[in-house]
Amino acid sequence: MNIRTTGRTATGPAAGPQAAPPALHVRDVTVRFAGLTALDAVSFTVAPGSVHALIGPNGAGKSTCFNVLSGLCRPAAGQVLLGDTDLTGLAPHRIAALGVARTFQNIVTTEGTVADNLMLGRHALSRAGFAASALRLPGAVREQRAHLDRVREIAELTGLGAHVDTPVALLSYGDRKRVELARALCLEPRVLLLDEPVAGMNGAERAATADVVRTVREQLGLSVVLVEHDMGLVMRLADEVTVLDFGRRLAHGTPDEIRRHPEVLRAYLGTGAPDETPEIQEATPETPKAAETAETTKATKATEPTDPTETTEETAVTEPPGENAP
Ligand SMILES: Nc1ncnc2c1ncn2[C@@H]1O[C@H](COP(=O)(O)OP(=O)(O)OP(=O)(O)O)[C@@H](O)[C@H]1O
Repeated sequence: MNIRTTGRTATGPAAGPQAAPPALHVRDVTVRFAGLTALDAVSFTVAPGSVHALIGPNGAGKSTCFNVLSGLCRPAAGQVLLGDTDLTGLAPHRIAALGVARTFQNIVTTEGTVADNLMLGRHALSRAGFAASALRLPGAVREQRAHLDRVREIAELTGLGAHVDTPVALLSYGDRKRVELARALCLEPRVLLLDEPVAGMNGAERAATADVVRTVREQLGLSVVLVEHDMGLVMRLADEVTVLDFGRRLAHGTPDEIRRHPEVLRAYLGTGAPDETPEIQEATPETPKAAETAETTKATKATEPTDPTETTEETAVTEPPGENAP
């Protein structure tokens, strides 16, 4: 599927290729809630066009970090930079306008059709004012049509092409979660923050969403920051992984480095001294990756009671379905 990439603009749908996204720098970010330090001088850099996963046991600080990146939480110290642009402490709408869009863990979409929902994501890019739109002036009508065209492209890209005119309430759980992702893409972000994009999905929905993430990264050239408890999916999708534990950066590296990292294994498995660290077997096509299994086991242990055999991208269910899940 080849979709034209579109330059983001504050004034309407734009033509032309999108430049490579700037790097996203998180520098020494600290967040405190009363006596609790939820993030303690955390630093990492999301390389342009990469998928960067943020993982860690429950309470490690992942959501807090996302809230800082998207402007929902102001850090006590530290900086967030998109290229040279300082995003620290800006309001969420300003951060979105500068090219950082996010999805949320829980589905918030229930009203209207898929197209209606995706058009919500286009409003920030609209040039026509309310009066021009209400009076259906020619410029406003043209702009509306261009936005709808782009909405259809993004729906195709995210596997929702056949459902553009379908009420969201009639979609499957997986499709509804993908509407959230598509709506975030409608902002034409340069960095997409995905908060547990496959939580509550079945195996087929997880695999489909993983494909969508790969596709949008490749075709739109954006960077993706991913918080996800499904370690199989993280290890398959991510170029780099940052591990948080008790608000601190515990480790950083490629998926291969992380799945062998003794500190990470200790944090996830709760083993003690270094010599207790479990041996990690090389994965073969026939056997699940040992570290993935181990890590998913810990994610499962740290989240909800689930079947410990459900540990792969195709089968893992480490989070219960959200309220809107079927
Ligand atoms: N608004 C808040 N007020 C007080 N404490 C908070 C608040 N938000 C988060 N915390 C605390 O900060 C710490 C980090 O929480 P956070 O939600 O960021 O972790 P997480 O890694 O996202 O966990 P999970 O995987 O369960 O979503 C936790 O101890 C949590 O209880």
